[in-house]
Amino acid sequence: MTEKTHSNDSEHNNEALNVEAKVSADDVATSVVTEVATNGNATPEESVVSAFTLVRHDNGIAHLVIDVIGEKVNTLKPEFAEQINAVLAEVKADKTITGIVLCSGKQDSFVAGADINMLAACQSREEVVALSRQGQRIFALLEQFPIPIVAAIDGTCLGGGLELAMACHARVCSDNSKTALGLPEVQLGLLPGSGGTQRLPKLVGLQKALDMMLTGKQLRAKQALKYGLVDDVVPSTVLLHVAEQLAISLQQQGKKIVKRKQGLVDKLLENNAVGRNIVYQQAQKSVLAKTQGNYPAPAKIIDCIRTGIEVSSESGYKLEAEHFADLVMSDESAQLRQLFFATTAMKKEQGVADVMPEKIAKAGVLGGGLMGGGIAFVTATKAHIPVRVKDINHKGIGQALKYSYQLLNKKVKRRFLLNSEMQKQLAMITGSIDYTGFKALDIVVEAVFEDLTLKQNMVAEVEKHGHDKTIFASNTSSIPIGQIAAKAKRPENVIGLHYFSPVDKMPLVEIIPHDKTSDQTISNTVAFAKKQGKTPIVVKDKAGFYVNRILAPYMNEAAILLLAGEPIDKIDKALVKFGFPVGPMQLLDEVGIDVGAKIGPILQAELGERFAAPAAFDKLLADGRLGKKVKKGFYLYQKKSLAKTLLNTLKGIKSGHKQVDETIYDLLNIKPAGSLTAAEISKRCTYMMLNEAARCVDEGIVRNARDGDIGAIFGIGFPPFLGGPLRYIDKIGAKSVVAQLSQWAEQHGERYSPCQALVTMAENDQSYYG
Ligand SMILES: C[C@H](O)CC(=O)SCCNC(=O)CCNC(=O)[C@H](O)C(C)(C)COP(=O)(O)OP(=O)(O)OC[C@H]1O[C@@H](n2cnc3c(N)ncnc32)[C@H](O)[C@@H]1OP(=O)(O)O
Repeated sequence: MTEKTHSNDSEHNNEALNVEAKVSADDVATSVVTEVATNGNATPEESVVSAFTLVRHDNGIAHLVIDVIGEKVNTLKPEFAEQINAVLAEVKADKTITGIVLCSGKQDSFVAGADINMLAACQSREEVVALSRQGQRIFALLEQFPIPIVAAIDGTCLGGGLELAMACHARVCSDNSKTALGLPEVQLGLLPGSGGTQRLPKLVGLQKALDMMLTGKQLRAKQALKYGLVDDVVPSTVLLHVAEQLAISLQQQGKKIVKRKQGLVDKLLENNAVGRNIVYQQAQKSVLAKTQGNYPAPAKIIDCIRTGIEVSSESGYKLEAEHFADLVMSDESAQLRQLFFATTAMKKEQGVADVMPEKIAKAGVLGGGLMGGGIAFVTATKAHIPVRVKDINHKGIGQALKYSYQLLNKKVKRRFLLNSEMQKQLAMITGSIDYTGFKALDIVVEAVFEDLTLKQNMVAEVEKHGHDKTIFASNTSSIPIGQIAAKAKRPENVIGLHYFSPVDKMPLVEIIPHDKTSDQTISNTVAFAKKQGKTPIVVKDKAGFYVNRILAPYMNEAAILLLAGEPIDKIDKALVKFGFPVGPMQLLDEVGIDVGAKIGPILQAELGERFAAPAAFDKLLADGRLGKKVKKGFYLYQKKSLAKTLLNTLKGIKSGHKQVDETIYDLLNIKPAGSLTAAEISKRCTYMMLNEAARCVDEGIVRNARDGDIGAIFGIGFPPFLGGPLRYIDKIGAKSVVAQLSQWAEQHGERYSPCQALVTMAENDQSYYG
């Protein structure tokens, strides 16, 4: 070993000893730290520090500590195969070791899965098959190991990390709030490739395994226990001790573990081929409805599970490696992996480089409506910052409190949250109808009507009642922040903080400094939004900011197609098939046709005629057709009578299926008999969005293409598997986008003209990501 390796070893072993401190002082005193296993074939110069340390104890239970040096979380890498082999060989040779506890040397993290960088670096399908087979082999070795191995899980245990834990003979996890177990591979366009598709159904049953793998959902400790995924849940302080005791008892009882109890329905569905067939078919149907065939991973997950159960484990493992390889090499997964790295990088950014955010200790919200209530909720429950809601009357405050109560109470009912914890979180939200307490607030988010004078008055009030550095953040979606700050005494404290509805669900916020906003205000607001669990993008103070600006031409195009005779549901289906969560017509109904009508003219005045909404849409407003909130829009919202339900059944219309309000066609004077294909419809709408996104990058509305892609995916639901509008332009090629837009411009008019930035890119053969 080289000198360097020695010094690393001792550092490493100290960390291992720190982990031991969790057990008891006596154990630490008697534990013998072994030499770190190294790559057996390496020369002294090449030898690497093993991620695995074996720590022996007097009771015969050794701790196998995984700690990948220099990384924040443990991830699994190919070189670990030899390292684990070496440690296991050492254990086998040592007859004093009668059991193993597998644990992590990292705080709040067991193992975060296979190293995604390693997957991204794979050059060929064969390489990935070999990687997967190697992982399967190593985990099979653990499973067949002659002495019991118990995984002690404290913190995140995901993907390959959970596959590793499942290969152990038992699992105990801590009740730490950071403990989460799941197979999130599907969110990366992948499937569990180290035996997860084969082991999870055995542990939790077929239906729960399908649900976990197809959604990628993560289980908290108690849920994991209920599912049968872990054998015990205990406080972190006694985790290693309990895991040791379990290893001892397994060793004494000959590795027997209490099996998960099956309910009657599960027995009927899962214990016979006919029942299971129903489960597979249901899963396939629901996957197809959700993914529209755009994501290949879910169908392959079902295929692997089915093969493992219905054919043989051997075939299941083989197919898992092959499907895993196909997915790793797929474009969809490449885009989703990029998305993971982009959002991870964004977690570290602070709005302005080198300007450290200051602490926000208390926050305020003006307006207790839907947005205000949502903002108060995420401030109290995610950011854990006390929040004062001010409204003009008690009803408004009551509304905001009700918003939080309803969301938290749902969690209590599902037993995800203790009632006492709900009370604690609700106590963080207080209300008032005046500015009492505002002196102590570090940020006030305004969520009142879109009225410039009202907002300017609010700035003045907050300046009067707050302190010198209280930030005034406006949740406006359409009014320029510079105008809101125009009469401010301290314009440097004024900024835009644009949330999307529903606030508790939508991950994006736009942060909009105007030209006098201070860097400190930007950094503080970015940090505040991140604490609320949001992904912030900093955008320029220009009409529509980024998200609404790229959305508007897309929505207008859908409206133009409707007026040209394309049926409402055909347009929506085309865009859903393309990969959007809802179609543009349904989206207009959800957001409110009046809201869309308000933003349109502002965009048109500042940015030009291409934003002009079709004049015929005024008829919708005149008809009071404001969308879902008034139960009158493009679709029907009335409760159906029994007779109507029966009639629909006879017509083959499923319940819950949205029905177009056909009277709208007469109102707009249209015969719904369009001639375009679904692909043509989606192309027309999305290309308008691509063109505008390219303009936004060019004008610096977003700071870079990455923010433009993240904004579109998290703010609008642009199909994640396409990587965002700018990555999609790269995929199609700027040349091709320009050619198509130019052709439409000739056929249908100026609004389709490709922007200069795209034309230049096409001429120079450039792309956004190089
Ligand atoms: C064969 C297998 O079946 C295939 C797989 O296992 S695929 C991987 C499945 N696992 C996942 O999808 C989990 C991905 N990771 C996460 O969700 C989150 O990182 C986490 C919940 C583990 C931790 O979140 P958080 O504490 O906020 O830390 P976060 O900033 O995200 O990550 C810390 C660092 O670890 C890295 N990281 C986390 N998980 C990683 C992974 N699986 N691969 C590579 N790097 C990873 C991040 O990129 C980041 O690196 P950086 O500091 O150099 O930028």
